[in-house]
Amino acid sequence: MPDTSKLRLGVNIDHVATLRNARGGAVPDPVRAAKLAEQAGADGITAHLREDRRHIRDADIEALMDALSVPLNFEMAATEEMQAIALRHKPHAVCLVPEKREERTTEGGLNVARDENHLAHFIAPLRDAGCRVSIFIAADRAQIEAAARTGADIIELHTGAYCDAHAEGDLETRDRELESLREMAAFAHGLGLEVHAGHGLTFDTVGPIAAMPEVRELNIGHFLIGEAVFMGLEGAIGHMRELMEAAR
Ligand SMILES: CC(=O)[C@@H](O)[C@H](O)COP(=O)(O)O
Ligand SMILES: NCC(=O)COP(=O)(O)O
Repeated sequence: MPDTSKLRLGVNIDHVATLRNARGGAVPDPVRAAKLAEQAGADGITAHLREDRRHIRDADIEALMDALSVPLNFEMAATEEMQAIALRHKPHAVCLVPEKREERTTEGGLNVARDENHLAHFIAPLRDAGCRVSIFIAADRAQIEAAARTGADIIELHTGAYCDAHAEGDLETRDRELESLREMAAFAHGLGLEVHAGHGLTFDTVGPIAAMPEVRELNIGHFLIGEAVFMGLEGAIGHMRELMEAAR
């Protein structure tokens, strides 16, 4: 049986940086947001250093590594440039995500089945450096089997399609997506992978994902940063935690 005792919340602070970059200055500061999130009960901080640096920048990663008391989950593309940055900072966790320069946000999961050999070689030095390695992945059996073979410790299931269907009121698709997330969480757990989930989660969509016993961590960003405008970051994180715990 999976250990359901604790569901961790990783707060993604990327979109504090989006807001900062809109004016090109230093505020709002994503590191300040990360420290506040820590105080509000975040178990970890997630930051995605995109290749185009559209939100988080190299200096933010450096500052987060210095400032944080909770683990940093460093999201990055599987490129040599990013690997060198990760090996320099040695964050607690590295999450490998697909990236397209022209996309608005991360579309789908990494194609692990296609790039299995490359990823296995890519992951090995990160694990040797002491990082836990995670792969951001669609709820797809073949992709999860390939992820297990690469030596990754964790998969993070992409919840975007489920959340989009909910937002569009397409309940049939939403329920189908939820069912495959449920099945694939159990399947991945059975292969010995730790299971995380995230992308697009909101107060309305978090419950059924938090209720999955195999899921150990949720990473939530865009909605929490947006909601902070109305209820403060501490309020938004506090309420998200309440919903997660209630669903558990
Ligand atoms: C991988 C992931 O889901 C998050 O990093 C999310 O993508 C936030 O960043 P973007 O909005 O730039 O995609
Ligand atoms: N990996 C998912 C993540 O970090 C947060 O995604 P979102 O809540 O900003 O969509």
